[in-house]
Amino acid sequence: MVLAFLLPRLRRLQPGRAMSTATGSFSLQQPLNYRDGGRVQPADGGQAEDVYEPATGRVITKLLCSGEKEVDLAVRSAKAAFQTWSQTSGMERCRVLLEAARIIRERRDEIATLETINNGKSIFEARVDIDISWQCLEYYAGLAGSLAGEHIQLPGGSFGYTRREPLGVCVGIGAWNYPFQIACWKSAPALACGNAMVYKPSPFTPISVVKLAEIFTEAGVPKGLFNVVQGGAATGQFLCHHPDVAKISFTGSVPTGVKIMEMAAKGIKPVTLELGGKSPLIIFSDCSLENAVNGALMANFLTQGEVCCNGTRVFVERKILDTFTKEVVKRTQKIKVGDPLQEDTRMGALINRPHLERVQRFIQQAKEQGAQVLCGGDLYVPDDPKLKNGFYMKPCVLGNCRDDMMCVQEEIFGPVMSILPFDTEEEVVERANNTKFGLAGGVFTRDIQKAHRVVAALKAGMCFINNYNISPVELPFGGYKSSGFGRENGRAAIEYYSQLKTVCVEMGDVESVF
Ligand SMILES: NC(=O)c1ccc[n+]([C@@H]2O[C@H](COP(=O)([O-])OP(=O)(O)OC[C@H]3O[C@@H](n4cnc5c(N)ncnc54)[C@H](O)[C@@H]3O)[C@@H](O)[C@H]2O)c1
Ligand SMILES: C[N+](C)(C)CCCC=O
Repeated sequence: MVLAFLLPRLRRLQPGRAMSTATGSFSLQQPLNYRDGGRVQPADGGQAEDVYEPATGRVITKLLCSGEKEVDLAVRSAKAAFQTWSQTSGMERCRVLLEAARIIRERRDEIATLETINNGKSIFEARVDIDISWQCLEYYAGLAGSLAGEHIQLPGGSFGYTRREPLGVCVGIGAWNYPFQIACWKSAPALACGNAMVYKPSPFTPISVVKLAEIFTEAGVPKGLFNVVQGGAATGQFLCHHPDVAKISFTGSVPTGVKIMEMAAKGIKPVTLELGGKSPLIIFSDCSLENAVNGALMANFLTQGEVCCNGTRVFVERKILDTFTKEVVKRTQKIKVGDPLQEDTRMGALINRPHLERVQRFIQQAKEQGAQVLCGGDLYVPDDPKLKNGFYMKPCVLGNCRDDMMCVQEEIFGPVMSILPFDTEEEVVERANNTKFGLAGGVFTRDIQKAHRVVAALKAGMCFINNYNISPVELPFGGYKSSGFGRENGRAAIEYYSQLKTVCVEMGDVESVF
């Protein structure tokens, strides 16, 4: 069962506080910036952007973009909070993060509902995202108390030791596909290591991260330690250029990642870049067909296909191409698309109209280049009149694909799977690696030696054997090549939110060379 990995986690859930907001009824007037422990209107900037409910196409609130002054106030506030937080013990940080995790768990349904309303993903998936979020906080709470350096003996009783120290004010900049989860993946390790954070979500999904800020405050995080500024590229640039910012952790597209790195270079600031992908999923003929089909659906259709690590290039050994394709198409056609707040919906609405149109253009171009639409790909208009302006499409499977097609080369970031036949292991590994990206990859086979051999040869940071797109927070996540560098989750993330100080201690006399 593909979702079985979640069950132990779901069983640990406390009963949630349900939020009764129905699709088409939510609106928000509260300020969306968060500074010094409370919601605030930005001190400057103030350019207003519409924020949508993708399920209905309604505007649910206005976003006021923060200017340079507001960004400066947020960084100053974080800098002040850093002075006290960085001096607390790991155990104290552990307790606060555990309390924040507990509150998130308690409000799981409320936060998931907000996420669904603002992002368009199904409530079923949004709840999973929130579970992964509180698990992330629990995980780094557990590590906070055990962050330690090394003791190194030197000749004559002298010795050295290392201290793992926080960096200072870290900036988090997030994408719109996992708004709450991305904020947790960044803030949990940052705060566990003793840093402060100023976070800027995508202007498309500004709402849920402010809940996270409120929860941190309620859990006992010092005022100012986690601030939220809202806005787009301009606000992000003010953050990246701010002289008191010590680190930038970015999740988003490759072109923006390049700009972030350029800005960080000017200030010699370390960066984590979690960027896009076009990952291969390799299905060998000796696989469990049922698992492979489930895996291919998991690899392509979560969050309407708007997932960075999706395995969108599905390489299928020719011997099972027809059987696999038939089954994948049958299952894809059964995916229930519609109102994301309905319990049985499994695919909601894409993030906005321009993005939906972009995905549609990829499908049109694929057809022009010779691909065959085996199912879906067309716009979907639900019967419910309140959903008629929503951004829906039917999940699409493309056959007759070639490696040189745009749909196979570029990140579509929508529910579009491309199926490509292959004949040999050597051939498929070479084709799988023939991409500028390197975020993820997967293999389905019952031959465990082949599985390890193939993932060892894949040039990708996150590889799956006989599953896809599961997210245990204990495992590091991040890319190779143009998909970025640095890691989120797992112990590895500690490296990216701390710096190492070495102390050399002389126990004898100084032997001067002069
Ligand atoms: N690797 C990962 O973990 C991961 C996770 C989620 C999404 N993604 C990638 O994100 C992309 C989709 O997200 P998106 O459309 O929000 O990406 P994007 O690059 O357009 O925007 C990401 C964030 O950067 C901000 N931004 C834009 N221009 C900026 C600038 N010049 N300076 C500073 N900040 C700026 C945006 O406002 C937003 O908050 C996809 O490519 C997807 O693969 C990667
Ligand atoms: C939780 N997932 C499905 C692994 C997605 C991680 C974030 C990428 O967009």
